Order: sequence, then structure tokens, then C-alpha cells
Amino acid sequence: MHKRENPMSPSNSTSTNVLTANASVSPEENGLIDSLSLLSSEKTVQELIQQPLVHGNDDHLFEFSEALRTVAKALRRVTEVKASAQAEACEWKRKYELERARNLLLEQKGGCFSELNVERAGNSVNKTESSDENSDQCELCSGKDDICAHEVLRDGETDSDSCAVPNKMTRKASFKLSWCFKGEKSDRHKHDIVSFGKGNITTAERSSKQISLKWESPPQTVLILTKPNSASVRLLCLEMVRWLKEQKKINIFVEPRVKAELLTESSYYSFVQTWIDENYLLLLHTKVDLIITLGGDGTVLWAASMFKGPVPPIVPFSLGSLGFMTPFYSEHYRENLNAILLGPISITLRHRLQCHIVRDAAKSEYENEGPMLVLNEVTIDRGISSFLTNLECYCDNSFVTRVQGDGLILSTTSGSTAYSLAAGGSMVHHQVPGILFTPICPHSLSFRPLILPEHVTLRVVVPLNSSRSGHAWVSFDGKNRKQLAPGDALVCSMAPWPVPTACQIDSTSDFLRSIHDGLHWNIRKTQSPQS
Ligand SMILES: NC(=O)c1ccc[n+]([C@@H]2O[C@H](COP(=O)([O-])OP(=O)(O)OC[C@H]3O[C@@H](n4cnc5c(N)ncnc54)[C@H](O)[C@@H]3O)[C@@H](O)[C@H]2O)c1
Ligand SMILES: Nc1ncnc2c1ncn2[C@@H]1O[C@H](COP(=O)(O)OP(=O)(O)OP(=O)(O)O)[C@@H](O)[C@H]1O
Repeated sequence: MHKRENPMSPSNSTSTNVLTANASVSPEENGLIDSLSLLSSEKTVQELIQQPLVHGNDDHLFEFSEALRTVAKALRRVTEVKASAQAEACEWKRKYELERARNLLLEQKGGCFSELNVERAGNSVNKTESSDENSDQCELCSGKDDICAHEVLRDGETDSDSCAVPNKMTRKASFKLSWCFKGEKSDRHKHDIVSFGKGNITTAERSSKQISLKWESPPQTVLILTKPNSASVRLLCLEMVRWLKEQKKINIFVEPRVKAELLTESSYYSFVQTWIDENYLLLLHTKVDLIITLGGDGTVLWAASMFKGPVPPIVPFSLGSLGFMTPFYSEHYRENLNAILLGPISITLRHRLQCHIVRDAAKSEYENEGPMLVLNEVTIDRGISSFLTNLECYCDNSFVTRVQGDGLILSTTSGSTAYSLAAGGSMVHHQVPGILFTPICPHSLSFRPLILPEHVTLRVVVPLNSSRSGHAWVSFDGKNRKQLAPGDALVCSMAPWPVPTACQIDSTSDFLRSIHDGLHWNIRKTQSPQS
């Protein structure tokens, strides 16, 4: 007959663990306590269940061994239920992520397919086939040097309701983006940022290079956005609309206010398209190949704020006072637009920050606010309060600092020449990936501005105990001020949708020109040579 082993015998590994743990209690008690903690391991549970029953004179030992087996079985049932719940949760998560990825893909392809009945254009069979291949491989990447390509899209019959011009077939132009190196198209773009072959660490990419946009099909639809209340802007708009329509056969969208202005001028402009329902803006990026802004930096900010997702390339014409983001001169609009409609165009991808307000009083996630996208900066300040702000700042959950002063600016690199600069922050080239952390009038001699990497998530909390300063105020690109109550937080990270702006020359030349011309940066009379 098979000799059953005593589970408490030193030869048994489980019982060895059980018996050697705690010397201050009896072996039986000690074994039970430690066994319970060990039972959390699935292997241990299995081993205990498979233990043979104890046969011997010691009734206590027998009972103890039976109790252990019962506990082990119960724990195994719990583990099984938990595992199956986890598997189910994983499966739902996978389905959710698949569905989400599919929706994003559809959105990138051209908005809500089902709502708008957007189809791929059939004007070129080869082109459609090749874009199908690309979309299988990677929706956005189609070649070694290419960053992404748009597909040619066509509207169906059903989207006339919110648009002044009914059932007009408009196409989204197809384009390719590629990296350039010192003005040349480079075939050296690699996806590996760091390689460490043979133990030697080398880097291939440190920041994005100049990006070039090449049209694959001609752009056909342009959205013109204008600064309000300006006679010169209005005149230029009238002229530009006529020129684009008559010389370039371009479809034109304007804001409802501008359409009304154009019609007051002449009924000739009735071909210009607009929208009535603000929801139409959600799909505007699927219609528009280019955006032209006529105004100053504020008009570029306005243009960016209209697009909560992807943004078509912006061509900013300067009709303002400073024009950091507006490199094109309005006097030369014909030459500039001729060149841009033909392509290729050097573009700057201006990163945006996406911000959420997490309310302390919110009962569920849905009561929080966001995302709000900013091209320049998000500012948290003391508003009309005469007390210092008291803001706790965290970076990826690590405590950064407490801001005691007038407030804090979280800025993009595009915004580095705006409010952040005025508050003592550095000017940063737009292609340097980073988030600027700039205090406003900090009451501390040692508070210097920081630049943090672009992948971090920043959280600025108004502490619950901030009894003196109480509330703080948050504003987005200088607009949409909202109050933050004690306990509320602003959470901020890099948005996935940059604002592509056309360059006059290239990103670096335009940046340097803007700080020289706009700010007279480092202008000083040259010291005369010693005589
Ligand atoms: N003390 C300050 O410098 C201060 C205070 C408040 C707001 N602002 C800036 O104004 C911006 C809003 O601009 P607006 O045109 O709607 O308001 P606005 O008409 O009041 O213009 C503010 C000024 O900021 C300039 N500006 C805007 N963005 C810039 C940028 N990226 N680089 C350099 N200068 C820039 C504009 O050209 C304009 O001269 C905010 O995002 C903020 O950066 C600056
Ligand atoms: N299409 C628009 N609709 C409503 N407001 C707009 C529009 N375009 C611009 N604005 C607002 O008008 C204001 C002035 O615009 P903008 O900054 O372009 O002109 P500016 O002040 O003359 O130029 P600069 O900023 O170079 O000094 C800004 O606050 C901007 O947000």
C-alpha cells in the first residue's frame, strides 16, 4: 500500500516553508498563518490540494491538514473566478481598443463615414488601390521617407443640411509628408531613435527635421479665416476670394460672419460656402485642404481653436502688429498662394497641449471638463484675488514644486515667444519637443523656468487647504477663463494633433526672422573698432 506522506514532514517543500517562518508561535499556528499568505500563489494552492491526507495518531495534525485542503480549494475557486473575470475584462478591453482604433482610422480617413457617406474617390483606380495597400500596412505611413498621406475622399449625397451649398461634391486633396535634411529630401529617416548594436549607443533622431508637404492631387477647397473689424482685412478677403475662384477654381469656405459681409458687398459671392450648425466644425477638417488666415497671431490661434482634432495646413498672412506665426506678406499673396497650391511646402508642425479640468466635486469622470487644446499656452493665475496663488505641481505624479506668486504658464514651444517669454521663459525653436513650465512673478528668488520633455503629464492642483488664495483661474490661449476651486486640478499633456503651418522659407529661418523682426532680439549698436 502506498505510504502517505505527512504534510508537516520536513521532506515536503510546502510544509517546510510553512514550518520555518515564525518561531514565536506554535508550529501549528505558525503554519496556518504562513500558509494563508502562501496560498495566494496558485502553485502553492495546487500543491496543497494534491497533498495526501495525514494518517497517524495526531488528531490535531489530521484536522489541520484537512482544514488547509479546504482553504486551498476555496482559494482556488476564488482564483478561478478572478482569472475568468480578468480574462473577460481583457477581452472587453481588447474589443474596446479595436473599436476605438477603427473609429480613429475612419476619422482620419475623413470623418464619420456613416453620417456623411464619405467614399474613396474612384477617379484613379491605381491610386485607390495603392492607398488601400498603404492603409493595411499603416494608415499614415506609406513609404520609407513619408510621414503620412491623406486619401482622396468624396462626399456622398447626404451632407447638405448644415451647409449653405447643397450636395456639392468636394474632394479632400491627397498629400504626402516627408522629412527633409538641410533642405534635401532625406532617405536616412529611421524609426529607431537609439541603437545599441555591438554595445555602442548611437542616436539617429533627436528632434523632428524640416517637414515637406507634397500634394498628390491638387488642393481644391480652402477655408479663409479673417480677423474681425478690420477694413484692410475685409478688402483683402474680397480680392483673394475672387482671385482663388476665378484664377484657381478653388472652392471657398468662410465663417458665417464673413459670408454675410461678402454678400453685403455683392451677390457675386453667393458661391462661397459656410455652415450654420456649429457641429459642422467637427467635420470641417475632412472638407478643407488648406486654411488661409488674414490677421495676426490671434487669428492663427483662432484657426487652431476651431479644430479639436486634426488640422489642415494653415497659410498665415500677416495683417497684425507682431506676426510671430504669420510669415506671409499680404502684398505678395498671389505669388505665395501660387507656390503653395503647387507645392511642395515646408511646414512646421506646431504642437498643442491638451488640457482637462478635474473637478474635486465631480461625482464621475463625465463631470470633468476637456479636452481643451491650446497652441500657445494654458495659464493658471490668481484672477482678481490680491493674494498669492498657491499651486501644487506634479509631473507624472512626482511632486515638482509649489507655485506661490501670480500664477503659472504651461506653454508649447510655439507659445514660448508669447506670454511665457514675457514671464521670463526661454524662446524655444518650435521643433524642440518640450513643454515650458514658467512661473508668473514667483515670490521666490530661486524659481527659474523649466522646460520639460514632451511626453510628460503635468497636474496643477489648487490645494484644499489654500484658505487665503482660495480659487485660481485658468485660461486657454488667453481665452475661455474658468475658475478652479480648492481641490480642482488642471491636467495637461501633449495633444496628438499638431497645427501644421506653412513656412515662408523653412522652420528655422522663419523662427529666426520672427525673433529678429518681431522682437528686435539682441539688437545692439556694434562697438566701433578701437582706433
Ligand atoms: N504679458 C503678456 O505678454 C501676455 C499677456 C496675456 C496674453 N498674452 C498672449 O496673448 C495670446 C493671445 O493672443 P491674441 O492675439 O488672441 O491676443 P491679443 O490680441 O491680446 O495679442 C497679444 C499679443 O501676443 C502676441 N502673440 C500671440 N501669440 C504669440 C506667439 N506665439 N508668439 C509671439 N507673440 C504672440 C500677439 O501677436 C499680440 O501682439 C496668449 O496666448 C498669450 O500668449 C501675452
Ligand atoms: N475669425 C475670428 N473670429 C473671432 N475672433 C477672432 C478671429 N480672428 C481673430 N480673432 C481675435 O481677434 C483678436 C485680434 O486678432 P489678431 O491677434 O489676429 O490681430 P492683431 O491683434 O491685430 O494682431 P497681433 O496679434 O499680431 O497684434 C484676437 O483676440 C483673436 O482671438
